Amino acid sequence: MATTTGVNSDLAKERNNSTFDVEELSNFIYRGPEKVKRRRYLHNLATKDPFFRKFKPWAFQTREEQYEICLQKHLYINKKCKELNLTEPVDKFFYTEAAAPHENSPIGLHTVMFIPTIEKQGTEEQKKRWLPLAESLKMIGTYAQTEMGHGTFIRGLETTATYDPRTREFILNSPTITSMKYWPGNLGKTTNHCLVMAQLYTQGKNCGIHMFMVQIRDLETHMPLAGIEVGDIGPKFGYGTNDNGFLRLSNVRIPRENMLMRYSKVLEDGTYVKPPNAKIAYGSMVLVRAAIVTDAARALAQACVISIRYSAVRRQTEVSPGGEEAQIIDYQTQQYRLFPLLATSYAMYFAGRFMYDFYLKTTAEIEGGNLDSMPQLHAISAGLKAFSSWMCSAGVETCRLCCGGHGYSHASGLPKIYIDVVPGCTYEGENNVMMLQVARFLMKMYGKLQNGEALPTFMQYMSTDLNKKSCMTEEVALNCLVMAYEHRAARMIRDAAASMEKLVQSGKSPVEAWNGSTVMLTWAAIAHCHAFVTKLFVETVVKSRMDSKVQSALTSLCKLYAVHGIVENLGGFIQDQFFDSKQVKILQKKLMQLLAEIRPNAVAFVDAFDYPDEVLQSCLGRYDGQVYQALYDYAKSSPMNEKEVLDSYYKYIKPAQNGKYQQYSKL
Ligand SMILES: CCCCC/C=C\C/C=C\C/C=C\C/C=C\C/C=C\CC/C=C/C(=O)SCCNC(=O)CCNC(=O)[C@H](O)C(C)(C)COP(=O)(O)OP(=O)(O)OC[C@H]1O[C@@H](n2cnc3c(N)ncnc32)[C@H](O)[C@@H]1OP(=O)(O)O
Ligand SMILES: Cc1cc2nc3c(=O)[nH]c(=O)nc-3n(C[C@H](O)[C@H](O)[C@H](O)COP(=O)(O)OP(=O)(O)OC[C@H]3O[C@@H](n4cnc5c(N)ncnc54)[C@H](O)[C@@H]3O)c2cc1C
Repeated sequence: MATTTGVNSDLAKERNNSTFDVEELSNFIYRGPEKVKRRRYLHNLATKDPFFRKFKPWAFQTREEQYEICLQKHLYINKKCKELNLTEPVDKFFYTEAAAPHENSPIGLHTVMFIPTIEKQGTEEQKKRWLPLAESLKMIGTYAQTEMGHGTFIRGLETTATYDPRTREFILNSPTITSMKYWPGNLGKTTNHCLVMAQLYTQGKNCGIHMFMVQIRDLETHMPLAGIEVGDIGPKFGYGTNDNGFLRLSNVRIPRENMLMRYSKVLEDGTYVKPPNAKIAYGSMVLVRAAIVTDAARALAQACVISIRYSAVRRQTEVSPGGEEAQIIDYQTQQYRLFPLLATSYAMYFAGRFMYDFYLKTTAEIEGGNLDSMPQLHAISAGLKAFSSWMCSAGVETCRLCCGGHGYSHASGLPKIYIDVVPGCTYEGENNVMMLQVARFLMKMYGKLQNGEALPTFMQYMSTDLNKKSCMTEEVALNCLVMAYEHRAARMIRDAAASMEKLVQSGKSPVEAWNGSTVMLTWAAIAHCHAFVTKLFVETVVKSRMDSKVQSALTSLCKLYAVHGIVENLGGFIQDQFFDSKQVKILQKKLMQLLAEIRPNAVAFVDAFDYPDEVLQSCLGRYDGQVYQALYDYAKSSPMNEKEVLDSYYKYIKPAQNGKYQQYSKL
């Protein structure tokens, strides 16, 4: 029976029954006790600060209030980060996730893309000129690339920047309605500057897309400058806190020095100097794609915390007539939906950790003048961004469904997480498009393999013998699981390449052959990402040093991730009889065993993510499990309940009850 104070007794029992020390697992997830301590310190600073608690809850705010309240919070966060000297991105990330959870910042693009783009693409002189102004918020900027007519195909952008050597200025124009910038975050009402991606014209030639610093609003009055039309694009699926905007430029002149010229240049006479690699200008997108992996993992982890704690507390249906109602977490179907997602959240966290390290290492090389790893960084970040945002968004929605009716209420906290994570499937490169970029890389690697050239380590699995059968036995060893994923990916890569080859042989051009094979190419890219993430998870649990009980529990979770992925995508694994039917049965049986094995640790696994209640903001995911009292309090706090009888009763219901409908004819 659940008590109404203290920790819910079912939840308390779950915590007593776990096989490992939760603190040890938190230490492993966040890379050591010192880092856990630091994260808690940062969370505490935010959650205990009365400033963040003075506002009404997000779900009860109007769109305008969402923007205004979130703006205040983020300006305060900015001030506090300076006061506290929080300079590391990871520190800012933890402080912010607790201060304004899943509330997309009205100055977010300024921090995440505007400043990093100046830092990475600006000359020393430009950095000296703009960074102090940007740091002090005198300049507030965004990354204005997408247009109404083009988001994916950025070479097709229509905004023009034409160099005038007489005045040494660029003239910016939005020549058509489709060329207006549309979607950039914070553009509508907040920013006074933009980094505008535009087609560069000089000496009568188009030199492709480049970045230009454009002031759009007066620094004193904040009014749009001459030649600028700018505004908010209106309500969206979510992101109400963010003024995604539109922008039209009409003959806007900016000095030559406002083109970002670290790599490409326009000299005073209009001579164009090429960058060492044209795609170096895409670097800010790569940064955010890399960050999205951790962001998506965090969303799914929080959704799992909410849904799994609630499933331990919620009881529904007597299992035998007259008996006790079961905890819903004991239903195998509930476990089958939730535990693989729990495993996925861990897999994605480790992928995010890897991505962060790899991004830092590779960009340091690029900045040192070695561009060799740029294609790998692009392929891995594009693939992991797409794979993680797809898996995590779908996973958050399943977590919501697993909470039944209460999952549909904002009281669950789940809709807020979902609308924050799901645009990650679209922004920074629509996921299908990103997977096709991965496929392009895979086809290049396949070509190298055919030519007997060396492959990067993470692609060496492609040379696997595709006639080999699975080594899977009753033991379901981790190495056999990894081999299965790599086998499937290698075969799908070969099949996609064969499809293109066949089309070429039938007389199609290479472009037609590509377009005729994009579904197979996408399958191959997804299979490659799935193999990459699985192998990373396995290596993390096998090779890392950690407490032995944690290792044993984490190994079960890792196995569940791998086995579930195979059972759910069986077609791809048995198409070439890699597994025989006996092995399929072994895997299905193992899946059920793993669900039972993970069951006693499910709550401990989510507790280890160590998200305070103030971050989860969920009546269902509370640490103490007192969900019913919380739901009741939430309902009572609804503004709809401020009056016992609403004015609308007297205005509309009462007259209707008396058969009076005159007020409608006045309309
Ligand atoms: C890692 C840090 C983690 C830290 C964690 C801690 C703190 C984080 C702090 C904060 C962040 C927190 C969370 C983040 C979460 C949310 C983010 C918030 C807001 C997001 C706001 C959204 C902004 C946007 O959406 S901006 C607009 C984005 N737009 C796009 O992405 C457009 C997509 N389209 C493209 O990228 C390109 O058009 C294309 C599809 C790649 C094609 O390009 P194109 O030039 O036409 O290509 P081609 O001529 O066909 O050539 C292809 C050729 O080029 C190579 N290529 C392409 N891109 C790259 C690249 N980037 N690098 C290297 N090479 C590239 C490609 O491989 C191919 O090569 P080949 O010819 O040799 O085969
Ligand atoms: C919340 C949010 C915030 C954003 N913030 C910013 C921002 O700050 N700055 C900014 O510049 N932009 C921003 N964007 C825009 C975003 O980057 C683009 O919407 C995104 O890149 C997708 O481009 P698109 O809208 O043109 O989609 P489209 O390319 O029109 O996609 C529509 C469909 O066509 C398919 N498709 C398109 N091209 C291909 C292809 N070559 N092969 C196969 N299929 C294809 C896609 O898969 C998709 O299914 C934001 C968007 C959102 C939703």
